[in-house]
Amino acid sequence: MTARPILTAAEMRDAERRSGQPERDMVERAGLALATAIARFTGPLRTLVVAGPGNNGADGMVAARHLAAAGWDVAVAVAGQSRPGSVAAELRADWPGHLADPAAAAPATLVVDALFGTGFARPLDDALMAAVLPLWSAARLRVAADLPSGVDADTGAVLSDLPAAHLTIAFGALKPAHRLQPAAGRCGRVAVADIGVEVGSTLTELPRPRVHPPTAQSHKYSRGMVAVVAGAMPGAAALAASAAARAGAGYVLQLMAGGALDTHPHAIMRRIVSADAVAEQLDDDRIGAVLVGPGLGRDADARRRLDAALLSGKPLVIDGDALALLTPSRLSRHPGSILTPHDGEFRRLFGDLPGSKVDRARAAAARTGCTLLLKGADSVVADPDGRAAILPPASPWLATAGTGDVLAGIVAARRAAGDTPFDAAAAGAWLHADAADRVGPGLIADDLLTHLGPR
Ligand SMILES: NC(=O)C1=CN([C@@H]2O[C@H](COP(=O)(O)OP(=O)(O)OC[C@H]3O[C@@H](n4cnc5c(N)ncnc54)[C@H](OP(=O)(O)O)[C@@H]3O)[C@@H](O)[C@H]2O)[C@H](O)CC1
Ligand SMILES: [K+]
Repeated sequence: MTARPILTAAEMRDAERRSGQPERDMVERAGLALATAIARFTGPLRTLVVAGPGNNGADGMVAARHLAAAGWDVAVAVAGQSRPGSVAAELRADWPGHLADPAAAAPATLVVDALFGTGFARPLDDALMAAVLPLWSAARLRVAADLPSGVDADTGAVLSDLPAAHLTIAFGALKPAHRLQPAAGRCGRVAVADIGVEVGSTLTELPRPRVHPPTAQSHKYSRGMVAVVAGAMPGAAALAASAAARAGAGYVLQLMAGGALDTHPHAIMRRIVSADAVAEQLDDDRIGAVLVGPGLGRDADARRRLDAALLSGKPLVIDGDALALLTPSRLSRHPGSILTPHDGEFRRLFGDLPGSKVDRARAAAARTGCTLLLKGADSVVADPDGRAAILPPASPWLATAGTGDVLAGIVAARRAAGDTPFDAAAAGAWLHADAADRVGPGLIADDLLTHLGPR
């Protein structure tokens, strides 16, 4: 499946400029797409369009015109002065009815938020906030033109806290805020409307990965062998090992520091080995990926196990405790590895980097030469070559112990099967979220294991 591009505000403006279309034509298309989507989503409702001074407001004015022409009861409120001669100013002048001040506008069942889009630059001032907040709160349905007002298009930060939209119609392409939290949580359902602008980007949405079922020629090693280097906490490593097996690895070897060997599932090969013996166990050409971190611990013994994994020369997936024991300069000696930190682990390793979550993941990938899977409700995958992808909103029920271990196991299975680091991390994140959707509310990490098969 092709991945949908995600464009920053500047990239979108560039794409619009390069399209060579008159601004008015694009605004007309956007407004028509907005009105069409609203009509499909809601049916006729008493509607208030709140239009800002720029092109986002212009889109709203066009949508108001179409809805009114279709017989809807539409009122329009306008905020700010449109630049004389601009498309927005023309459309305001052409509106046959009254243009209310938002502070004086009557609440309606449906509010169309066409205040600000990609040009939103700073928090709403107190007077505008006081005027629109009651309108947003009173509406039963809120539809946002391009972006919900108050969110930063590029970082996904919420600068002005208005009630979330139920539906957002993104014009031309997704923007980072449609996928990055907390803004993504303010968008409701997101649909992308074509406005005749060709778009492309090194940043995309994470697409559904291809899952290759085994063929008649497959055998356990050809499907990929994963070695999990475990330590003090065998439970976490067992979850990761089970996930690797369920995600398609033909052979999973769990190297343990202690604990019970005879536990489920029996399909996983478990060996208790001293730290000194790990290197020898990993000296096996059949091993396609080594996962180190889940349940490793952080003591001297853990460090020696980690050293053996790093020196194995095998494709690496580095998670959990292993990330706590490493530094960026040490990681940069193992380029091509996949790192799977959550925000806290990331910050400990790389500090408070500026920019969006995508910018931070890209910077860490460039610094280390590794692929980053920066986890969270809006997981980001970034490659040292600059490519990046954001996972569509995942189940909030994933915020529970052990789910990270499962994710690391899936990624390791995909890497052992021959995926590139970027593809393995992307596929892992997607399949993990998909499994969570299938489990539903109340999931625990173990539940994911039985929902990892392709559908
Ligand atoms: N660019 C195109 O050709 C098309 C864009 N589309 C739509 O347009 C918006 C982007 O339009 P743009 O005019 O660039 O920006 P906005 O309408 O989002 O907002 C800019 C105006 O809003 C003022 N502003 C920004 N933040 C605030 C604030 N907190 N309080 C008050 N006013 C604010 C800003 O004023 P400045 O003083 O900062 O200049 C501008 O006046 C895009 O999202 C699409 O919806 C069309 O869809 C297609 C063509
Ligand atoms: K908007």
